Amino acid sequence: MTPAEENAWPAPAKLNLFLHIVGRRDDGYHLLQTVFQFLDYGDRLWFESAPAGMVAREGGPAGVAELDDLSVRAARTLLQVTGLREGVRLCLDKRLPAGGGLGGGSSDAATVLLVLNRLWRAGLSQDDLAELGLMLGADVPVFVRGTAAWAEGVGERLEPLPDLPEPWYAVVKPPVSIATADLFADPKLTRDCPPITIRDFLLGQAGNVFEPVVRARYPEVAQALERLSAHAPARLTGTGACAFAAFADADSARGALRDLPEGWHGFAARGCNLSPVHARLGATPAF
Ligand SMILES: C[C@@](CO)(OP(=O)(O)O)[C@H](O)COP(=O)(O)OP(=O)(O)OC[C@H]1O[C@@H](n2ccc(N)nc2=O)[C@H](O)[C@@H]1O
Ligand SMILES: Nc1ncnc2c1ncn2[C@@H]1O[C@H](COP(=O)(O)OP(=O)(O)O)[C@@H](O)[C@H]1O
Repeated sequence: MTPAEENAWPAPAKLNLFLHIVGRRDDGYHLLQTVFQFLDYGDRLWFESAPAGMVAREGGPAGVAELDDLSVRAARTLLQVTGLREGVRLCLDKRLPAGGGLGGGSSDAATVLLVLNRLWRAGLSQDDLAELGLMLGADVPVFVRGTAAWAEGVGERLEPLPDLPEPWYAVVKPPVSIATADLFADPKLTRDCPPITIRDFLLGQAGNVFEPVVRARYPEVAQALERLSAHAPARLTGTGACAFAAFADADSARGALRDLPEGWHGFAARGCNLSPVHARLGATPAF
């Protein structure tokens, strides 16, 4: 496949603007309160027709086998539930660091569900796609819905927040890999935050419960938070490893990324309440 710029489909990053744990399900999964906002930066996907039943992938995250790739699993799931005689060759330009708390894998899966539903005229509703997405990962439904949102449960109970401020963000990932499951299992994690309201969040009364645990375990992430804090209040997204801070304009966000140590990854991007993939779907009437 020779990917052309104009045919690229975005799979945007997300930030968790805050993240609390308010309880636990019977199966051990933690009940969260969080706010998701998208970034106008992320992975990119191209789709090409393939023989019926075939799902192939080019590119993709290093070390993730084709059959484990959430983009491939999303396409296979759609074929299974619809019974359609279709096939697809996916090309994935992986720009988001895997395991960074930016939801790249979940976003890839959501973009595949949304775009193939359109390309294959599968006719599934957004509710259907969000339900399928939840089976692939807790963060997939918000990417399927496409609006910044207040989330509860494990991230599947969503209330749109279409009017959040849309600042520029500086995002920094030090070269560490964080195992989400280990962090959720940490005995020092605060698991009993009193539930808050959207109003409390808007008044700034919320943080990320993983931050103290991650700071203690990963000194480089503590360093990333301190670097950004020299410019603006900094926070962790998801379970890390990325730290972010908000700025009034692109130049200020880029300024906070100067002179990052060797091996660190950083980018500046605009916060957006409408996912770029939905913006593109809305602007693309027919295939
Ligand atoms: C924390 C969040 C916040 O947006 O994002 P990331 O840091 O991954 O981006 C998500 O809730 C991540 O949800 P999800 O995508 O399901 O996480 P996974 O990596 O699959 O979870 C790995 C393991 O963490 C534990 N886990 C995960 C989510 C949850 N609500 N409770 C849990 O206890 C479970 O043991 C699970 O098996
Ligand atoms: N297309 C994909 N992109 C990234 N990670 C993927 C993908 N498919 C499967 N994964 C797996 O999902 C894990 C979580 O990745 P990702 O969603 O990018 O990060 P996070 O959950 O920290 O936001 C990775 O460690 C990787 O093993």
